[in-house]
Amino acid sequence: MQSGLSNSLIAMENMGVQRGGRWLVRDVDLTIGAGEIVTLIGPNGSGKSTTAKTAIGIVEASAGTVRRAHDLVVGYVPQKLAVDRSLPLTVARLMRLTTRTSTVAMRQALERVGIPHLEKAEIHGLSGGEFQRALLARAMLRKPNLLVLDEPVQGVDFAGEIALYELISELRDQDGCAVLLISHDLHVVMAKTDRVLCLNGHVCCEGSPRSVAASPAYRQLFGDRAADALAIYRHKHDHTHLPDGQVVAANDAPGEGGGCSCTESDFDHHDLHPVAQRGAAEATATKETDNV
Ligand SMILES: Nc1ncnc2c1ncn2[C@@H]1O[C@H](COP(=O)(O)OP(=O)(O)OP(=O)(O)O)[C@@H](O)[C@H]1O
Repeated sequence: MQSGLSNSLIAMENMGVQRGGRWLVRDVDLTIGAGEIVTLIGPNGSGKSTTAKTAIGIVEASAGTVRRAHDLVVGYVPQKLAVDRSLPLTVARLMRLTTRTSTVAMRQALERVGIPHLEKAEIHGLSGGEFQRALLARAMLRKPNLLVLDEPVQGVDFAGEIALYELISELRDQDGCAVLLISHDLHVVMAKTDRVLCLNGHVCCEGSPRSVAASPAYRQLFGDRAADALAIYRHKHDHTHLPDGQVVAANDAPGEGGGCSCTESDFDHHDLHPVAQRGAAEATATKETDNV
């Protein structure tokens, strides 16, 4: 580990990225400790991806320092994959596009993310949630000690989003890897997020999800009207899905046609927690190519 890193995997100080005479992000301090879950939030174009890519060395900092642990192994799921989903490509092939891996390891990874049955499926037929799971499995093949997930719930519905966050938490708990998560849409924050950094070209505020959501800087950035509640997800499972599709209540025999029953009480609502605005102007400038 490099000096000054202490127990951190990444330590950035006063980090800035300038392109074409414009600062994309500036004065960012960010450390990621082993096993920690850190979430970057902010509106579109606020510099979240740039910050994450600079942290792992895909983008070079123009200012400040970026230190990485010598034993850092990154599993990266970029926001945009340089893979055309309309091309004929199976999940198994996707898993091995850039990583050499045995069939056994590949199958284990698919099993871990809950899609072992999709090994031979074409990626263009996958649902948004299944595709994200395949990408997660692929990232885990590297046995990372830092998982970097740029918008991992894109194209996923609300229930799928919760399931994915649970899966990410499980993977972290099992493997002890740190997670750097990027989100522009903060209607559900992973309950296990240790720290949130709110970016808007610089770090507006930082802390626990609760303290960030309550901070004036966050409120100013996302606006009072953005939302009236941010839900920190705390799911209580009251049922189980069996492989044959049946749903059973916890401690109960198989029942008829039950469904997920997330209710308002599953969420911890806070009246000072605005939500990132959907539909903010999309960033249009060209982005650095993601190495996957
Ligand atoms: N290589 C580049 N050259 C010039 N500008 C860039 C480059 N990469 C990103 N930008 C610009 O930098 C700003 C921050 O982009 P970035 O992708 O980091 O934001 P983001 O917060 O991740 O956005 P989004 O939520 O839309 O993904 C945007 O205005 C973007 O257009």
